[in-house]
Amino acid sequence: MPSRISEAVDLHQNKYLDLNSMKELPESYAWTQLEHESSSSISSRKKESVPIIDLRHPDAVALVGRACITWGVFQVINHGIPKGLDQRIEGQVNSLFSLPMQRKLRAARSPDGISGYGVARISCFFQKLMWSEGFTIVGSPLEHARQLWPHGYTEFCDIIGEYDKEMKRLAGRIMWLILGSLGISEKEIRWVGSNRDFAEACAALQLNSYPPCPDPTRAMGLAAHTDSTIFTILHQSNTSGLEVLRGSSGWVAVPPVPRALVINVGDLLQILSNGLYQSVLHRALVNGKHHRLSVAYLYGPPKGAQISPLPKLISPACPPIYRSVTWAEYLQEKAKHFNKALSSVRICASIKGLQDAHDKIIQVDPRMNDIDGPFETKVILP
Ligand SMILES: O=C(O)CCC(=O)C(=O)O
Ligand SMILES: [Fe+2]
Repeated sequence: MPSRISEAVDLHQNKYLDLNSMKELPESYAWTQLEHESSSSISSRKKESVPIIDLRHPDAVALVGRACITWGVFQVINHGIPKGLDQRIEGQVNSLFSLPMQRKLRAARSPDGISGYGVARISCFFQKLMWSEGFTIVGSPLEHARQLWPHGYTEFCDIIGEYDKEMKRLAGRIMWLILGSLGISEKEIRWVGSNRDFAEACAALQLNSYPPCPDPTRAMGLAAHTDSTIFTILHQSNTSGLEVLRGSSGWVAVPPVPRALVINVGDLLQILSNGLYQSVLHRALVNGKHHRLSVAYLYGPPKGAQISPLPKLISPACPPIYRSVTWAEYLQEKAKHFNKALSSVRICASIKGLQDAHDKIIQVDPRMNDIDGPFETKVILP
Protein backbone atom coordinates (compact mmCIF):
# COMPACT_ATOMS: atom_id res chain seq x y z
CA MET A 1 0.00 0.00 0.00
CA PRO A 2 1.67 3.23 -1.08
CA SER A 3 1.94 5.97 1.52
CA ARG A 4 0.58 9.47 0.91
CA ILE A 5 4.13 10.67 0.34
CA SER A 6 4.96 8.11 -2.33
CA GLU A 7 1.68 8.78 -4.13
CA ALA A 8 2.67 12.42 -4.17
CA VAL A 9 6.03 11.57 -5.64
CA ASP A 10 4.27 9.59 -8.38
CA LEU A 11 2.19 12.62 -9.14
CA HIS A 12 5.26 14.75 -9.17
CA GLN A 13 6.97 12.48 -11.65
CA ASN A 14 4.02 13.17 -13.89
CA LYS A 15 3.93 16.82 -13.18
CA TYR A 16 5.52 18.10 -16.34
CA LEU A 17 3.14 16.40 -18.73
CA ASP A 18 2.85 18.46 -21.88
CA LEU A 19 -0.83 19.38 -21.68
CA ASN A 20 -0.84 20.75 -25.22
CA SER A 21 -0.16 17.34 -26.70
CA MET A 22 -2.77 15.33 -24.78
CA LYS A 23 -5.75 13.88 -26.61
CA GLU A 24 -7.40 12.44 -23.50
CA LEU A 25 -7.66 13.53 -19.89
CA PRO A 26 -5.37 11.34 -17.77
CA GLU A 27 -6.98 10.01 -14.56
CA SER A 28 -4.53 12.02 -12.48
CA TYR A 29 -6.20 15.19 -13.91
CA ALA A 30 -9.82 14.00 -13.58
CA TRP A 31 -11.65 15.85 -10.80
CA THR A 32 -15.01 14.67 -9.54
CA GLN A 33 -18.16 16.01 -11.12
CA LEU A 34 -19.36 17.53 -7.87
CA GLU A 35 -16.51 20.00 -7.77
CA HIS A 36 -18.00 21.68 -10.85
CA GLU A 37 -21.65 21.32 -10.06
CA SER A 38 -22.57 24.58 -8.44
CA SER A 39 -21.02 26.59 -11.24
CA SER A 40 -22.79 29.87 -12.01
CA SER A 41 -26.27 28.49 -12.64
CA ILE A 42 -27.92 30.02 -9.58
CA SER A 43 -26.26 33.39 -9.94
CA SER A 44 -26.97 33.67 -13.62
CA ARG A 45 -30.65 33.11 -12.79
CA LYS A 46 -30.41 35.90 -10.25
CA LYS A 47 -28.50 38.01 -12.77
CA GLU A 48 -25.78 38.86 -10.30
CA SER A 49 -22.52 40.01 -11.74
CA VAL A 50 -19.23 41.19 -10.35
CA PRO A 51 -19.24 45.04 -10.14
CA ILE A 52 -17.38 46.98 -12.80
CA ILE A 53 -15.98 50.24 -11.43
CA ASP A 54 -14.87 53.20 -13.50
CA LEU A 55 -11.87 54.55 -11.60
CA ARG A 56 -12.69 58.06 -12.87
CA HIS A 57 -16.09 57.94 -11.21
CA PRO A 58 -16.41 60.68 -8.55
CA ASP A 59 -17.72 58.08 -6.07
CA ALA A 60 -14.99 55.54 -6.80
CA VAL A 61 -14.05 55.29 -3.09
CA ALA A 62 -17.56 54.35 -2.04
CA LEU A 63 -18.02 52.00 -4.99
CA VAL A 64 -14.77 50.21 -4.16
CA GLY A 65 -15.76 49.93 -0.49
CA ARG A 66 -19.16 48.48 -1.34
CA ALA A 67 -17.65 45.98 -3.80
CA CYS A 68 -15.08 44.88 -1.21
CA ILE A 69 -17.78 44.24 1.39
CA THR A 70 -20.38 42.63 -0.83
CA TRP A 71 -18.23 40.72 -3.31
CA GLY A 72 -14.53 40.79 -2.38
CA VAL A 73 -13.88 41.27 -6.07
CA PHE A 74 -14.54 43.88 -8.75
CA GLN A 75 -13.34 44.82 -12.20
CA VAL A 76 -11.84 48.24 -12.93
CA ILE A 77 -11.93 50.24 -16.14
CA ASN A 78 -10.29 53.58 -16.97
CA HIS A 79 -7.40 52.49 -14.81
CA GLY A 80 -4.71 54.35 -16.73
CA ILE A 81 -2.63 51.36 -17.84
CA PRO A 82 -1.23 52.36 -21.26
CA LYS A 83 -3.30 51.08 -24.14
CA GLY A 84 -1.73 48.07 -25.79
CA LEU A 85 0.35 46.99 -22.79
CA ASP A 86 -2.20 44.28 -21.98
CA GLN A 87 -1.80 42.83 -25.48
CA ARG A 88 1.99 43.11 -25.36
CA ILE A 89 2.25 41.27 -22.04
CA GLU A 90 -0.20 38.65 -23.29
CA GLY A 91 1.99 38.17 -26.38
CA GLN A 92 5.02 37.53 -24.18
CA VAL A 93 3.12 35.15 -21.91
CA ASN A 94 1.88 33.27 -24.94
CA SER A 95 5.35 32.96 -26.44
CA LEU A 96 6.72 31.72 -23.10
CA PHE A 97 4.14 28.96 -22.70
CA SER A 98 4.40 28.02 -26.40
CA LEU A 99 8.07 27.08 -25.98
CA PRO A 100 8.91 23.37 -26.12
CA MET A 101 8.64 21.67 -22.72
CA GLN A 102 12.38 20.96 -22.57
CA ARG A 103 13.09 24.67 -22.92
CA LYS A 104 10.53 25.68 -20.29
CA LEU A 105 12.06 23.18 -17.89
CA ARG A 106 15.37 25.04 -18.08
CA ALA A 107 13.59 27.75 -16.11
CA ALA A 108 11.84 25.32 -13.76
CA ARG A 109 11.10 26.52 -10.25
CA SER A 110 13.59 24.93 -7.87
CA PRO A 111 12.10 22.64 -5.17
CA ASP A 112 12.44 25.27 -2.45
CA GLY A 113 12.14 28.35 -4.67
CA ILE A 114 9.29 30.61 -5.69
CA SER A 115 10.36 31.97 -9.09
CA GLY A 116 10.21 30.06 -12.35
CA TYR A 117 8.18 27.61 -14.38
CA GLY A 118 6.05 24.81 -12.92
CA VAL A 119 2.67 23.43 -11.95
CA ALA A 120 0.27 25.53 -9.88
CA ARG A 121 1.96 26.10 -6.54
CA ILE A 122 -1.15 25.04 -4.64
CA SER A 123 -0.98 21.58 -6.32
CA CYS A 124 0.59 19.99 -3.25
CA PHE A 125 -2.71 20.39 -1.39
CA PHE A 126 -4.74 18.35 -3.84
CA GLN A 127 -4.73 14.75 -4.95
CA LYS A 128 -5.61 15.61 -8.53
CA LEU A 129 -3.45 17.67 -10.85
CA MET A 130 -4.55 20.96 -12.36
CA TRP A 131 -4.86 21.66 -16.05
CA SER A 132 -2.50 24.62 -16.08
CA GLU A 133 1.11 25.71 -16.11
CA GLY A 134 2.54 28.70 -14.32
CA PHE A 135 5.54 30.98 -14.28
CA THR A 136 6.24 33.08 -11.21
CA ILE A 137 8.38 36.22 -11.26
CA VAL A 138 9.75 37.72 -8.06
CA GLY A 139 12.29 40.46 -8.71
CA SER A 140 14.12 40.38 -12.03
CA PRO A 141 13.12 37.73 -14.60
CA LEU A 142 16.54 38.05 -16.31
CA GLU A 143 18.14 34.76 -15.25
CA HIS A 144 15.16 32.66 -16.23
CA ALA A 145 14.54 34.63 -19.45
CA ARG A 146 18.14 33.92 -20.51
CA GLN A 147 17.47 30.20 -20.10
CA LEU A 148 14.26 30.42 -22.07
CA TRP A 149 15.48 32.61 -24.94
CA PRO A 150 19.31 32.53 -24.99
CA HIS A 151 19.39 34.85 -28.02
CA GLY A 152 16.47 37.16 -27.41
CA TYR A 153 15.42 37.63 -23.83
CA THR A 154 15.44 41.43 -23.63
CA GLU A 155 11.96 41.98 -25.06
CA PHE A 156 10.43 39.72 -22.41
CA CYS A 157 12.35 41.46 -19.63
CA ASP A 158 11.49 44.94 -20.93
CA ILE A 159 7.79 44.25 -21.18
CA ILE A 160 7.68 42.52 -17.80
CA GLY A 161 9.55 45.51 -16.32
CA GLU A 162 7.10 47.98 -17.86
CA TYR A 163 4.07 45.96 -16.76
CA ASP A 164 5.45 45.66 -13.25
CA LYS A 165 5.98 49.43 -13.02
CA GLU A 166 2.48 50.21 -14.25
CA MET A 167 0.94 47.65 -11.89
CA LYS A 168 2.80 49.12 -8.94
CA ARG A 169 1.42 52.56 -9.75
CA LEU A 170 -2.11 51.26 -10.17
CA ALA A 171 -1.83 49.18 -6.98
CA GLY A 172 -0.88 52.33 -5.04
CA ARG A 173 -3.96 54.09 -6.41
CA ILE A 174 -6.22 51.18 -5.49
CA MET A 175 -4.66 51.09 -2.01
CA TRP A 176 -5.77 54.68 -1.47
CA LEU A 177 -9.29 53.90 -2.68
CA ILE A 178 -9.53 50.92 -0.35
CA LEU A 179 -8.01 52.74 2.63
CA GLY A 180 -10.25 55.73 1.92
CA SER A 181 -13.29 53.46 1.95
CA LEU A 182 -12.23 52.22 5.40
CA GLY A 183 -11.76 55.80 6.65
CA ILE A 184 -7.99 55.33 7.00
CA SER A 185 -5.66 58.25 6.38
CA GLU A 186 -1.96 58.24 5.54
CA LYS A 187 -0.95 58.85 9.15
CA GLU A 188 -2.38 55.48 10.06
CA ILE A 189 -0.20 53.38 7.74
CA ARG A 190 3.53 53.25 8.43
CA TRP A 191 4.59 52.17 4.97
CA VAL A 192 2.90 54.74 2.69
CA GLY A 193 6.35 56.11 1.77
CA SER A 194 7.46 59.73 1.45
CA ASN A 195 5.68 60.15 -1.91
CA ARG A 196 2.53 58.43 -0.62
CA ASP A 197 3.08 55.79 -3.31
CA PHE A 198 3.77 52.70 -1.20
CA ALA A 199 7.22 52.56 -2.81
CA GLU A 200 8.41 49.77 -0.50
CA ALA A 201 5.45 47.47 -1.20
CA CYS A 202 6.43 44.02 -2.48
CA ALA A 203 4.80 42.11 -5.30
CA ALA A 204 5.13 39.05 -7.51
CA LEU A 205 3.87 38.38 -11.02
CA GLN A 206 2.14 35.09 -11.67
CA LEU A 207 1.71 34.09 -15.32
CA ASN A 208 -0.87 31.34 -15.88
CA SER A 209 -1.61 29.23 -18.94
CA TYR A 210 -4.65 26.97 -19.38
CA PRO A 211 -4.33 24.99 -22.64
CA PRO A 212 -7.50 23.71 -24.35
CA CYS A 213 -8.59 20.55 -22.54
CA PRO A 214 -9.93 17.31 -24.09
CA ASP A 215 -12.43 16.86 -21.21
CA PRO A 216 -13.02 20.27 -19.62
CA THR A 217 -15.99 19.30 -17.45
CA ARG A 218 -13.78 16.93 -15.46
CA ALA A 219 -10.65 19.09 -15.34
CA MET A 220 -9.73 21.97 -13.04
CA GLY A 221 -7.47 24.81 -14.19
CA LEU A 222 -6.73 26.21 -10.76
CA ALA A 223 -8.56 24.89 -7.69
CA ALA A 224 -10.44 27.11 -5.25
CA HIS A 225 -8.15 29.29 -3.17
CA THR A 226 -7.81 32.76 -1.75
CA ASP A 227 -4.73 34.85 -2.47
CA SER A 228 -2.26 35.58 0.32
CA THR A 229 -2.00 39.18 -0.84
CA ILE A 230 -3.44 42.53 0.18
CA PHE A 231 -5.14 42.34 -3.20
CA THR A 232 -4.44 40.90 -6.63
CA ILE A 233 -4.74 42.66 -9.97
CA LEU A 234 -5.58 40.15 -12.69
CA HIS A 235 -5.49 40.49 -16.43
CA GLN A 236 -7.29 37.65 -18.19
CA SER A 237 -7.19 36.93 -21.90
CA ASN A 238 -10.41 37.00 -23.86
CA THR A 239 -11.58 33.56 -22.69
CA SER A 240 -13.72 32.99 -19.63
CA GLY A 241 -12.71 30.62 -16.85
CA LEU A 242 -12.37 32.68 -13.67
CA GLU A 243 -15.09 32.13 -11.07
CA VAL A 244 -15.61 33.53 -7.58
CA LEU A 245 -17.59 32.00 -4.73
CA ARG A 246 -20.48 34.21 -3.72
CA GLY A 247 -22.07 32.99 -0.50
CA SER A 248 -25.13 30.87 -1.03
CA SER A 249 -25.27 31.81 -4.73
CA GLY A 250 -22.38 29.48 -5.50
CA TRP A 251 -19.76 30.07 -8.16
CA VAL A 252 -20.14 33.16 -10.30
CA ALA A 253 -18.22 33.63 -13.55
CA VAL A 254 -16.06 36.74 -13.92
CA PRO A 255 -16.27 37.27 -17.67
CA PRO A 256 -13.40 38.98 -19.46
CA VAL A 257 -14.26 42.61 -20.23
CA PRO A 258 -11.98 44.25 -22.80
CA ARG A 259 -9.29 46.36 -21.08
CA ALA A 260 -10.74 45.70 -17.60
CA LEU A 261 -8.64 44.33 -14.75
CA VAL A 262 -10.01 42.15 -11.98
CA ILE A 263 -9.18 43.17 -8.41
CA ASN A 264 -9.69 40.60 -5.71
CA VAL A 265 -9.40 41.05 -1.96
CA GLY A 266 -6.61 38.93 -0.48
CA ASP A 267 -6.10 37.45 2.99
CA LEU A 268 -3.88 40.31 4.22
CA LEU A 269 -6.63 42.84 3.50
CA GLN A 270 -9.00 40.67 5.50
CA ILE A 271 -6.53 40.98 8.39
CA LEU A 272 -5.98 44.73 7.93
CA SER A 273 -9.71 45.42 7.76
CA ASN A 274 -10.36 43.17 10.77
CA GLY A 275 -12.61 40.89 8.78
CA LEU A 276 -14.65 43.63 7.10
CA TYR A 277 -13.31 42.99 3.61
CA GLN A 278 -13.08 39.23 3.22
CA SER A 279 -10.73 37.55 0.79
CA VAL A 280 -12.63 35.95 -2.06
CA LEU A 281 -12.42 32.28 -2.97
CA HIS A 282 -11.80 31.89 -6.66
CA ARG A 283 -10.86 29.22 -9.16
CA ALA A 284 -10.17 28.88 -12.87
CA LEU A 285 -12.02 26.41 -15.08
CA VAL A 286 -10.79 25.33 -18.51
CA ASN A 287 -12.48 24.84 -21.84
CA GLY A 288 -12.20 22.56 -24.84
CA LYS A 289 -11.39 25.10 -27.52
CA HIS A 290 -9.43 28.07 -26.39
CA HIS A 291 -6.09 28.57 -24.76
CA ARG A 292 -6.64 30.89 -21.79
CA LEU A 293 -3.94 33.07 -20.24
CA SER A 294 -3.90 35.22 -17.16
CA VAL A 295 -1.41 37.53 -15.48
CA ALA A 296 -1.82 38.06 -11.73
CA TYR A 297 -0.03 40.90 -9.93
CA LEU A 298 0.18 39.69 -6.35
CA TYR A 299 0.43 42.81 -4.21
CA GLY A 300 1.63 42.81 -0.63
CA PRO A 301 3.27 44.94 2.05
CA PRO A 302 6.99 45.75 2.35
CA LYS A 303 9.28 43.05 3.66
CA GLY A 304 9.12 43.02 7.45
CA ALA A 305 6.01 45.22 7.73
CA GLN A 306 3.67 43.98 10.45
CA ILE A 307 0.15 43.44 9.19
CA SER A 308 -2.55 43.55 11.85
CA PRO A 309 -6.08 44.92 12.13
CA LEU A 310 -5.92 48.70 11.65
CA PRO A 311 -6.28 50.42 15.08
CA LYS A 312 -9.04 52.69 13.79
CA LEU A 313 -11.20 49.66 13.06
CA ILE A 314 -10.82 48.31 16.57
CA SER A 315 -12.94 49.13 19.61
CA PRO A 316 -14.04 47.33 22.78
CA ALA A 317 -17.09 46.17 20.85
CA CYS A 318 -14.92 45.18 17.93
CA PRO A 319 -11.69 43.60 19.22
CA PRO A 320 -8.90 42.56 16.85
CA ILE A 321 -9.69 39.23 15.22
CA TYR A 322 -6.19 38.49 13.92
CA ARG A 323 -2.70 38.60 15.32
CA SER A 324 0.03 40.59 13.64
CA VAL A 325 2.06 38.87 10.89
CA THR A 326 4.60 39.81 8.25
CA TRP A 327 3.90 38.69 4.68
CA ALA A 328 6.65 36.06 4.97
CA GLU A 329 5.15 34.70 8.21
CA TYR A 330 1.70 34.55 6.65
CA LEU A 331 3.05 32.67 3.63
CA GLN A 332 4.48 30.09 6.02
CA GLU A 333 1.03 29.71 7.59
CA LYS A 334 -0.49 29.31 4.13
CA ALA A 335 2.08 26.66 3.23
CA LYS A 336 1.09 24.71 6.34
CA HIS A 337 -2.66 25.31 6.50
CA PHE A 338 -3.64 26.45 2.98
CA ASN A 339 -7.33 27.52 3.06
CA LYS A 340 -7.33 27.42 6.88
CA ALA A 341 -4.43 29.88 7.17
CA LEU A 342 -6.59 32.83 8.23
CA SER A 343 -8.05 30.75 11.05
CA SER A 344 -4.53 29.88 12.14
CA VAL A 345 -3.73 33.57 12.79
CA ARG A 346 -7.09 34.32 14.40
CA ILE A 347 -6.96 35.39 18.04
CA CYS A 348 -10.70 35.73 18.60
CA ALA A 349 -13.20 32.92 18.80
CA SER A 350 -15.35 32.40 15.74
CA ILE A 351 -17.40 35.45 14.85
CA LYS A 352 -20.78 35.31 13.17
CA GLY A 353 -20.51 35.76 9.42
CA LEU A 354 -16.74 35.29 9.42
CA GLN A 355 -15.59 32.02 7.99
CA ASP A 356 -12.30 31.01 6.58
CA ALA A 357 -11.97 29.84 3.00
CA HIS A 358 -12.06 26.22 4.06
CA ASP A 359 -15.51 26.50 5.71
CA LYS A 360 -16.89 28.26 2.65
CA ILE A 361 -15.72 25.48 0.34
CA ILE A 362 -17.17 22.78 2.59
CA GLN A 363 -20.58 24.43 2.30
CA VAL A 364 -20.58 24.04 -1.49
CA ASP A 365 -18.70 20.76 -1.62
CA PRO A 366 -18.43 18.65 1.56
CA ARG A 367 -16.00 16.30 -0.15
CA MET A 368 -13.35 19.01 -0.20
CA ASN A 369 -13.02 18.45 3.55
CA ASP A 370 -10.28 15.94 3.01
CA ILE A 371 -7.84 17.81 0.84
CA ASP A 372 -4.26 16.73 1.31
CA GLY A 373 -1.93 18.39 3.70
CA PRO A 374 1.26 19.83 2.20
CA PHE A 375 3.94 17.22 1.72
CA GLU A 376 6.64 19.61 2.75
CA THR A 377 6.47 23.07 4.22
CA LYS A 378 7.72 25.66 1.83
CA VAL A 379 6.68 29.17 1.03
CA ILE A 380 3.95 29.26 -1.59
CA LEU A 381 2.29 32.10 -3.38
CA PRO A 382 -0.43 33.24 -3.82
O1 LIG B 1 -6.33 32.55 -14.06
C1 LIG B 1 -7.14 33.05 -13.30
O2 LIG B 1 -8.20 33.56 -13.70
C2 LIG B 1 -6.91 33.06 -11.81
C3 LIG B 1 -5.45 33.07 -11.43
C4 LIG B 1 -5.27 33.09 -9.96
O3 LIG B 1 -6.18 32.99 -9.21
C5 LIG B 1 -3.91 33.24 -9.38
O4 LIG B 1 -2.91 33.26 -10.13
O5 LIG B 1 -3.84 33.34 -8.15
FE1 LIG C 1 -5.65 33.54 -7.17
